[in-house]
Amino acid sequence: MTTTSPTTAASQASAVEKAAVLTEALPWLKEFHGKTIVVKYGGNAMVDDELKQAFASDIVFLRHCGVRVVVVHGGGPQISAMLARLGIDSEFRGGLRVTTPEAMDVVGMVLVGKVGRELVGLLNAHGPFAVGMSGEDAGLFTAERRGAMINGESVDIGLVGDVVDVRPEAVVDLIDAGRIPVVSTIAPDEDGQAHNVNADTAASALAVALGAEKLVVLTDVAGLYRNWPESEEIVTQIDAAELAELLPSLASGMVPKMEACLRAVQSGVSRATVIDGRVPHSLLLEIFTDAGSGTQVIPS
Ligand SMILES: Nc1ncnc2c1ncn2[C@@H]1O[C@H](COP(=O)(O)OP(=O)(O)O)[C@@H](O)[C@H]1O
Ligand SMILES: CC(=O)N[C@@H](CCC(=O)OP(=O)(O)O)C(=O)O
Repeated sequence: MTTTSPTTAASQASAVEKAAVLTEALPWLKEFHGKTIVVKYGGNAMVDDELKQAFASDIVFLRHCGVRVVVVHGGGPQISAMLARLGIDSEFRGGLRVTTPEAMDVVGMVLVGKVGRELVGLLNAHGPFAVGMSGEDAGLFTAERRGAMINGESVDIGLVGDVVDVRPEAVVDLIDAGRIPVVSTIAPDEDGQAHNVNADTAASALAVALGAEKLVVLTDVAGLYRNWPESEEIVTQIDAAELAELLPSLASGMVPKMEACLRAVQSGVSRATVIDGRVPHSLLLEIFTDAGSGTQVIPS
């Protein structure tokens, strides 16, 4: 059976536009094919089912383009909601959750048992790619208890850890097998005590250990605002030295996030970018178009 459709100037123009988008992707496909990209998906960017599905399809798209992609997820708002349901108090200091042993149980249940599983399910709707793991699996992360910096002083915030050692072999094995590792950021210390690790911090440590080309952080703002919350001005690019200077003046969630980007580029990752996860397919736009978005951190 033969089918026909009228060729109009409008349909031709639209075809040219589509082809331009595809050809624009070519240099980026060449650049990132075979390279590792760590994508941190913040709990605040998991706004609704449609956005989460768009995120999952972007990750699978990257994988089919030959990118060695790893997902590290957060879940701060989801943890807060569960703690509230259970009547457990929770507060943040210096952008980090004060984590009692009771809260730690909930953090583990929500990150590993709920948010991680949901992402694995969304990715696996596209094929048998995603494998969930936490910092406790195959010795991936070792944590050391850390405090929060408040007015220049370190304050104890309970079972909160910094990643001091990464054994990325299990993640590498999965990527080599064509899988997509989905990492929840619970990490044991040397005695096996589980710690709550901020997901930006963990993503950065993993990106460094994997020798990743790029760290992309999806959050719920358009990037780093220069004078938060007074101005609408986004910092589009900043180098490590400038960022180190700016860091002490930053507030709340941006502190661990920008600290993580800084550590990544200071330790060999070429670029760390904070983008708006509320924009559908912002990840694809960031990686495969010239436009770029959000805030890009580069080495000094
Ligand atoms: N300078 C800044 N620029 C942008 N956002 C900022 C800034 N300072 C603080 N923030 C806050 O940081 C939040 C992002 O961090 P966080 O809530 O931890 O997100 P995520 O769940 O994505 O990790 C923003 O929603 C905003 O409220
Ligand atoms: C120590 C600490 O603050 N841990 C975070 C871990 C989750 C996280 O980082 O989630 P987002 O990326 O969504 O912020 C927390 O308990 O909320």
